[in-house]
Amino acid sequence: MSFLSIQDIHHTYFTKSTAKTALASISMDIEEGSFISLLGPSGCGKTTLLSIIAGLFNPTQGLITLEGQPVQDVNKHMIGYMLQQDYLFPWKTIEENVTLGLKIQKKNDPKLFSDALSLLAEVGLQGTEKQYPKQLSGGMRQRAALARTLAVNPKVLLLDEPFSALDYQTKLKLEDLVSETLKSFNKTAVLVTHDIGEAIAMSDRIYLFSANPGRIFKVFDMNEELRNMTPFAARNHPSFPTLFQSIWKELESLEYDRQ
Ligand SMILES: Nc1ncnc2c1ncn2[C@@H]1O[C@H](COP(=O)(O)OP(=O)(O)OP(=O)(O)O)[C@@H](O)[C@H]1O
Repeated sequence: MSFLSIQDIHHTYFTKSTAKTALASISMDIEEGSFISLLGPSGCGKTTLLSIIAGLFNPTQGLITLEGQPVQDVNKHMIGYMLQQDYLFPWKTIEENVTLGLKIQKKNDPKLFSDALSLLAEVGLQGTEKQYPKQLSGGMRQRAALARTLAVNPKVLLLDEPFSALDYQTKLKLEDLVSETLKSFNKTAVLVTHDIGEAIAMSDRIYLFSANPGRIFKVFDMNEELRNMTPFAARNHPSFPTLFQSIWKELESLEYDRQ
């Protein structure tokens, strides 16, 4: 069984009078340390799948396991979630925000606290420990959110459009930082994005979803050269535009089908 195994997931949202099938027949085998992206038209179930992987609710059918254990039974801190908004607490300092997960888990080992603070340095935020989130730029806050997510040492990171609210330059820099940080800690990541370029630049594999219900429509594996590059360098690799075009075409055909 793979590290993170998604086995035949179906999910229907029920209300009193409606039933909306958001996901059908989703299976994936995700290796430890790999970076995968979910791409697809709006409403194809990307966020639903991330929520199910996070164990936030159970799918109508199917099973997701992390190292052989159903995700609902896995310690919640094994799976970290990073969202478009940073959700830092405005009344807490950056240091307090970053170490919050450790406090919640009642982990009082000073080594864990100093590791969490060195993560802040690793994401380039040394010196901001005593500052409050509103004193930082959007990109800096997302870096603090990354440090906070990593501080509890999760095995899997779920990233739901974490760069989409940032300006282009900040986004490119943060893509490199996230990619390098996750690689250095051998973390496994699942990214939801609408940005084809970002998916190509950051991922080992891209799952393109179709909608109504959400299904895996195509799988793209990045070549080894691209996989071993930083996202910024990957965007300048000769194979990048070709890949971009082919994914764009597939995505266009899906969007067209919906009209
Ligand atoms: N709580 C809910 N109750 C009912 N239907 C829902 C609920 N959440 C999502 N849906 C529906 O399930 C489908 C998948 O939604 P989801 O948010 O997972 O898609 P998505 O691919 O993440 O979309 P987007 O790219 O727009 O963020 C959509 O048709 C949506 O309307």
